[in-house]
Amino acid sequence: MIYLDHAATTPVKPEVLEAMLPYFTEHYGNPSSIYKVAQRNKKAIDDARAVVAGHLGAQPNEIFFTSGGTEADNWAIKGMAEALKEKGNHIITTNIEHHAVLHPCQYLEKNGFEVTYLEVDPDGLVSAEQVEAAIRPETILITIMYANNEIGTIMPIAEIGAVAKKHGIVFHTDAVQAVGHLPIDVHAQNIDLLSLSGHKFYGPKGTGALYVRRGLKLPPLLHGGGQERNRRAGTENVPGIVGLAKALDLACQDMEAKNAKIKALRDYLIDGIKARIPYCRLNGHREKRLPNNVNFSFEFIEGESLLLLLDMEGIAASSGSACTSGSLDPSHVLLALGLPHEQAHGSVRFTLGENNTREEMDVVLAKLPAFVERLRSMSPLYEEFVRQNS
Ligand SMILES: Cc1ncc(COP(=O)(O)O)c(C=O)c1O
Ligand code: FES
Repeated sequence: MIYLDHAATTPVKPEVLEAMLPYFTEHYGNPSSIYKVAQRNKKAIDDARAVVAGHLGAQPNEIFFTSGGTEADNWAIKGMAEALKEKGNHIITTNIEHHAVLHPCQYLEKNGFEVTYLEVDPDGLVSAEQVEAAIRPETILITIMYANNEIGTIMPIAEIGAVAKKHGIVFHTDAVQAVGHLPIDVHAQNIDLLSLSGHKFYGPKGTGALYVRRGLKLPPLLHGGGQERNRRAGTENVPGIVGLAKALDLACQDMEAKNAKIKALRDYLIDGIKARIPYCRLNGHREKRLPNNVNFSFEFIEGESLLLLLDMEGIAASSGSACTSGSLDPSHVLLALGLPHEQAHGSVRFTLGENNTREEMDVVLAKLPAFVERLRSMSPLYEEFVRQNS
């Protein structure tokens, strides 16, 4: 199999699994218990907290472990709305956020809040000026993703953070696609809250964390026991937390060199597709882009059909459109770029990982043009287009 869907999830690295295993078996004690064997697990969690904090430029007591990116996003957004509802009811976000941000915002709209969904430009960017222009006296929260999961566009986070700081507004970023892949410094970038997810950087699924700047009063999302200093109830997922920290540590080692390698493969694939396949469009910003993201719209075809053909050859990729996600609309992200419905439907995303090779890119480049050609030959739209242009 050629796995090109690392934005969906990544395999757990062997070293990560190895670090986790003892916490399923020998070290099974509940970290809240007072005997020694359990206290060892409390220490493992605190060590993991320090590791995660270190890689974000945060303090350990600013890190709270969660069940993943979705919980971290929900907690940050609903929690700040609850905490600041006396102060105001307006939230600023973008129209290309992950549903883990959009749906909490829509939920809040049903409960008396107002949300501005900033429109991105054709590359998927919002500017700090756009954010500033949307600020109202009653704005309490800005939540803007660090990097987009479908098209890979990286937002100007430090500039947006500076605007938020200037106006004294809390700034949350969904950094699920960025942590472990891009260098992050929450202080330099004026980030107040940041969501991350373990399974996007070779850690276990169902693990994540929320960074909460010290002094910020964020009420709990989950009520119950006193874990995570009374902020996130529930017996800690000790193996998961240990695995997340180990994975982040590994991901941040030689990040620049690994990114240079992945970027070279990415650009090889992008240039190769452009050279071989007519009527295609690269979605997302050409430079301000995650090192591993390739997203193309191929006119006159359905992304899903292409995915099926690729799958038959053992190539795993994904599309932003909807058949895969069970709804009928194409990707809200691609539509937000201004793509017509047909082009949004004809999109395929390849997201590379540390173990992909140039040979694998060559396999994709060898198969893809014929697949696109085959699907186009069955398309009445393409037939019509060719007739009109010949
Ligand atoms: C940008 C973004 N936010 C949030 C999430 C949700 O993270 P998790 O799968 O850990 O709940 C994802 C993962 O699909 C994502 O890509
Ligand atoms: S037919 Fe596939 S998303 Fe519409």
